[in-house]
Amino acid sequence: MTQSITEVFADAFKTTFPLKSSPLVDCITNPVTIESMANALLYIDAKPVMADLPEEFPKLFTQIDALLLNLGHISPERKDSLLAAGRYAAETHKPAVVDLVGVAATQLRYDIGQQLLQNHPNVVKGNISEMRRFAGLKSTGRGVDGSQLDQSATALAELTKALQELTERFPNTTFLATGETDLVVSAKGQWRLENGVPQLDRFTGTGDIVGALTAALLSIGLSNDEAVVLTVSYFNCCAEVAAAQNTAGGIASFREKTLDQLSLLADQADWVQMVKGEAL
Ligand SMILES: Nc1ncnc2c1ncn2[C@@H]1O[C@H](COP(=O)(O)OP(=O)(O)OP(=O)(O)O)[C@@H](O)[C@H]1O
Ligand SMILES: Cc1ncsc1CCO
Ligand SMILES: [Mg+2]
Repeated sequence: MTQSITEVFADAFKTTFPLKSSPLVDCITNPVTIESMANALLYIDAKPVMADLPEEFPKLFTQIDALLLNLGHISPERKDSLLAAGRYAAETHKPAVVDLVGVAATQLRYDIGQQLLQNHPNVVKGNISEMRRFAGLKSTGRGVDGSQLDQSATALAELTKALQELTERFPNTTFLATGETDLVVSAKGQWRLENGVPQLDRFTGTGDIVGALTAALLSIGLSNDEAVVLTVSYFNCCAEVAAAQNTAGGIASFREKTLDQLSLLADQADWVQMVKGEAL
């Protein structure tokens, strides 16, 4: 008998949302979705700061509660900034999330991702295609998007095994691969999450937001696995409510309704009933 995700993480599901404190998250991220990310943090009652100049880190890191490193738009300056912040987070014991945006597309991003992994961040995430590439498997991802071909049952089983092998070398890191099914793999176990709607693949920044919200949850006492499972489940349930409401609207309306739910769904205690997922 497999255990449902809400049974495995029962305490976290009961107590996390709405947040009781306002964790401050520094996001070093891409200019495409930076505004959506900052607002998404505010909608769940966290606080964003988008600061990426290494000279600021000594003072900044005394204030922040967590760090998000997103590889979405690399420039020479941002590359230095991501690498410096990753090291700084390890030195100052700040929880950190690495989002491997575009890792399936170029060797340069793959190399930066691997360098950031050496700091043993709490969470390394990407879409299914990015995570396949990162785990050394064949990937059909293009640009920053995941590919349907990488979502088959066989491909997911192969990815689970490859990520499990990575946790042997990186036992303090939880790996998240997002898509129609989301895979969570850590040294403690493997889980599959099944919420969400296909429209989530049709506006940009959904994965970026999941990364930032995960960083916020890491800093309020949740374990790596709890933070990942709670964030993906909550975000995807918000999208399910938005899709049900958006009978006549287009994707822009769906986007707005999804973001709106970030500040609303937490007050409905029964959102947890919507959660689908299980231990593997
Ligand atoms: N077809 C789908 N069905 C259900 N949920 C989905 C689907 N596609 C994506 N999601 C959900 O949307 C969120 C983002 O996942 P996705 O894999 O699209 O990230 P991404 O490619 O990194 O996004 P972006 O690059 O736009 O930030 C996750 O919570 C995931 O579960
Ligand atoms: C479209 C796009 N290009 C670089 S980052 C980004 C946003 C999704 O991560
Ligand atoms: Mg992404």
